[in-house]
Amino acid sequence: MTASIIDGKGFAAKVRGEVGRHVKRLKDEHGITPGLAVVLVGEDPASQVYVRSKGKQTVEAGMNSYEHKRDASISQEELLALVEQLNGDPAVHGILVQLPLPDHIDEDLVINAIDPAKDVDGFHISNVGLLGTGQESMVPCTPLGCLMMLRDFHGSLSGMNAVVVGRSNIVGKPMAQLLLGDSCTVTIAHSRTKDIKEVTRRADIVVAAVGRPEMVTGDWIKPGATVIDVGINRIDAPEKGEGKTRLVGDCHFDSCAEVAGAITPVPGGVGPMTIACLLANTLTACCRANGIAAPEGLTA
Ligand SMILES: NC(=O)C1=CN([C@@H]2O[C@H](COP(=O)(O)OP(=O)(O)OC[C@H]3O[C@@H](n4cnc5c(N)ncnc54)[C@H](OP(=O)(O)O)[C@@H]3O)[C@@H](O)[C@H]2O)C=CC1
Ligand SMILES: Nc1nc(=O)c2c([nH]1)NC[C@@H]1CN(c3ccc(C(=O)N[C@@H](CCC(=O)O)C(=O)O)cc3)C=[N+]21
Repeated sequence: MTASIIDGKGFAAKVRGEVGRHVKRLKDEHGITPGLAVVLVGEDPASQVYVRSKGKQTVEAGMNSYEHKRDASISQEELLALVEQLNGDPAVHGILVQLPLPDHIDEDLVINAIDPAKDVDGFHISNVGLLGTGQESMVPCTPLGCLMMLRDFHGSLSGMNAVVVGRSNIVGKPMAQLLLGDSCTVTIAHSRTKDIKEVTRRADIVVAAVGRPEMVTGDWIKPGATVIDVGINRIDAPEKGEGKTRLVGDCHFDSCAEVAGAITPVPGGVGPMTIACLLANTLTACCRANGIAAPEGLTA
């Protein structure tokens, strides 16, 4: 079998187009422009690339983008003060603090200082609790993007066996909640899982969010299953020349694609959907803040 390729890049462009149309309507009918503030602490080059592409796509969708770059030596108090300032700024509807933060800063403290209504990452404990109890919340962008692609490909996910590999707060756990919400039978696997291959081989849907380049190989996959590869790993690519690198996922693409029914590529899969969902969440937050019905289909 050769898998269908799920085109996250193309899907993300459609989502961004839809967000853009709603943003225009907000401006024309209500005189409101959604605003997204991104806080980047330190000089991590990969993070800077994400922040740049987020900023560019935010503006292309017709929203305001506010970038706050701070030195890695910023104190926790200064960072909390910046979050407070953004919480109080009526032009800012969404706040994203890029993770990870430097070691001297308590990440949980900073995330939980964000106004939950502006928490477009969906990482605040209030949003985590709301999602876990099936109430309206801000839904984390990466798992939301994965869910949108799965729903688009399968229609209903009801009754499917889903295995999420990885249990982080930002990807694995919220992904499992969303799949449960769509009535999948969900298993979460992690570094202590025994016979992990036997576990994933029972899955109709495998979501890999591990951070280990090409760990999941074709022999982990049931024939015909759908594979969602969240991993973003930069590895050396001497075949492209000295010092060159390339991006790979947590799944070994070629061997998985031989067995799977469908698979997301890296790049061009989950990554672009994450940014599209960030814009969708900013639009949703802006609508809710202004008592306007948020567009359907752009959230879980
Ligand atoms: N496309 C996108 O938009 C995004 C991509 N990412 C990418 O997704 C990947 C995961 O990110 P994130 O969730 O933040 O990572 P974390 O490092 O926070 O979590 C990784 C998880 O994988 C598990 N794990 C590690 N090694 C193994 C193993 N050998 N077997 C089974 N499970 C293992 C860990 O288990 P344990 O808990 O037991 O340690 C942990 O639960 C990364 O490649 C990251 O770059 C992340 C965010 C967004
Ligand atoms: N508070 C917070 N929220 C996040 O959502 C968050 C974060 N911190 N820290 C870092 C991770 C990582 N992440 C990515 C988003 C998009 C791509 C993406 O668009 N990738 C492109 C390729 C980009 C390239 O070529 O470098 C793709 O996969 O096609 C990747 C990774 C969001 N994260």
